[in-house]
Amino acid sequence: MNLHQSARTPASGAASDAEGGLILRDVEISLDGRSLLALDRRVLPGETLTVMGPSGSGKSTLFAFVAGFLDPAFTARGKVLLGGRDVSGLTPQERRIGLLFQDALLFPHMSVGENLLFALPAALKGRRARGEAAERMLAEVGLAGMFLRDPATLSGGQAARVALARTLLAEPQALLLDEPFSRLDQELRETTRDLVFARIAERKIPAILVTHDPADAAAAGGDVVVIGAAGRGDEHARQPGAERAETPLRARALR
Ligand SMILES: Nc1ncnc2c1ncn2[C@@H]1O[C@H](COP(=O)(O)OP(=O)(O)OP(=O)(O)O)[C@@H](O)[C@H]1O
Repeated sequence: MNLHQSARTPASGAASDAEGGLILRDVEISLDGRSLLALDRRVLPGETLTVMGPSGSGKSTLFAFVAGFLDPAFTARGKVLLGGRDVSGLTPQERRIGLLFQDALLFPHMSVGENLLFALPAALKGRRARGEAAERMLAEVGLAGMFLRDPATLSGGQAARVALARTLLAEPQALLLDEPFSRLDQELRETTRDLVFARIAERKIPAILVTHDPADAAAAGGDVVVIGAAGRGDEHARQPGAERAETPLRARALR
């Protein structure tokens, strides 16, 4: 785990945009004329960037910006690039970014399998092919044979796995993980997060994790940025001219 106090520390790798991943380029989000957060990072395919910060520092706001549903109360500048493409002007649906939350948010009136079928891309045709894809994904998250289960009968860890399966079935271009393990007890937490990060690496999905738990950040294995901290990072980002001063470094990292 590499802990960077500055949210402006460039991401790893001197790759070109075309090499993909998730790029937050020169992002700055303000509220009531004050800078809330500034971030300039690349997350490579299969990597997870961890974002930490106190309550109110803007973690949910950052996710809303990346996913494309930022509240108009905020002003934002900067770009979101996915797989080499600028998606800043696209709707949340067009961006195809998956989200995982604390709560699994499964539809209670559907079976586990129906919850998964609902998420499958419409392009996959045929009842049988869709059913098989859902079954395969259930096996991949360690829940083989649970297609017909009522979500109400699942343990917290099982529900979290179904939520992961549902998110992966939609073939997301990136994943945003908002404290997805925080409701799980210690043992389940460890196995569930290992499973999540293994699938992310295997499928080469760039991901951002928001967590308060340093153990989650360590398990994610990627860089860590701290936003809204009283230390150098946020203060540095707010200084006039700080962005210009960082441009050559950033240019090296992102181009
Ligand atoms: N729709 C909104 N309109 C105005 N201000 C908002 C809105 N949503 C959030 N805020 C404010 O923006 C700031 C950042 O909020 P945000 O929810 O992103 O923080 P957070 O880091 O996710 O907090 P937590 O860890 O408590 O979830 C806070 O000061 C919050 O009060």
